[in-house]
Amino acid sequence: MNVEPLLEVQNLRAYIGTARGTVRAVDDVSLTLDKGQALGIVGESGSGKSVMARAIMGLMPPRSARSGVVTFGGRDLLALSKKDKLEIWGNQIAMVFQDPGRSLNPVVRVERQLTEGMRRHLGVGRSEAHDRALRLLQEVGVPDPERRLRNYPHEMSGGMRQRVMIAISLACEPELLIADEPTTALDVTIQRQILDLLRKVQRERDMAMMLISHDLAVVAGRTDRVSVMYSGRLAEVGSTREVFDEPRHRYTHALLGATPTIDHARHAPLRVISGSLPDPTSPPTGCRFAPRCTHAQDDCLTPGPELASVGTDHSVACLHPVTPTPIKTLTLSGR
Ligand SMILES: Nc1ncnc2c1ncn2[C@@H]1O[C@H](COP(=O)(O)OP(=O)(O)OP(=O)(O)O)[C@@H](O)[C@H]1O
Repeated sequence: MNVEPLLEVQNLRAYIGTARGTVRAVDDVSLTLDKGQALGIVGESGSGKSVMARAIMGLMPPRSARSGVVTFGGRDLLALSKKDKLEIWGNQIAMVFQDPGRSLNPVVRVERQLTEGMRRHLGVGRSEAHDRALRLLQEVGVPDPERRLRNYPHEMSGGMRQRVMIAISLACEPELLIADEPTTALDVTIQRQILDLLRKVQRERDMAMMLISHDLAVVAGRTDRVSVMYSGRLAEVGSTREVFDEPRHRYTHALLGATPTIDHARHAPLRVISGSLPDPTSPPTGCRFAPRCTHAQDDCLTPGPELASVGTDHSVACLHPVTPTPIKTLTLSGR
């Protein structure tokens, strides 16, 4: 049976006007996300992950343009009225950002921040909202939830604030949660707890999740599928296990080779791939990774390449992909 995806992105482009020219932050990206599925989006800093997530939500910076088709539950997200957008944001689609300190309102108690959305979108009364808020804090592992409801954000640790942010994002029972580098601002032990929590609630609620990270180890074991992004384009897409076990794109292969396993220093900078992303205002016409690729050939400089299937659920945009031999097994329990 062919089930329609929950989220379908077709030929999405998001260009941003800057003093140094037009930044082609997202340049023809297509992807799908099914109901209840977790999709990882990985790639180096600057590859376009955040702009893509925001473009999907219709949150574009000033002097920017967006094209393509984004449908969510069959509705065209890019053509929604402001009223319909507000109905979907935070309700059917929720986002968790990097820095919970900046996403929470510092002068409003946790209870109000948790209950505002559900009272507005779900129409629940004050006492029902209070009970739901308590249950949500329990679900995300906040101890002594009664007391925490009365707290202001500054009275909690960073990890606790991010748990509260996740509770807020779940309050309206979204069908899709977009988590953009949700743990970067936290220390390593807390990072792991929060990432595991996200995967747990995603599974228990049968909710779709887009987990964005520059770190492959973050999405390993916590997502069903992964899209590897490079310079505004998708380099490789497939089931997380297959992409990690048998990376076919030279970029994914290099990234995996550069990813420290759990036994290595977790904050070692990933500087193993020499070179840097191309200038986003004038990327190469051919494969954008070609200038850094050790296997680039003349045809890599011709326009393209497009994603092509190399397995049941595995596609790669590379004219000279890696011959499949597993290079290493990343700890699939993640960090
Ligand atoms: N508001 C903006 N104005 C101008 N350029 C921007 C803006 N936001 C992003 N960019 C540019 O768009 C490109 C993609 O940025 P984006 O933030 O999506 O990358 P990313 O993969 O999410 O990286 P990071 O993990 O560092 O956020 C980069 O070249 C970035 O400099």
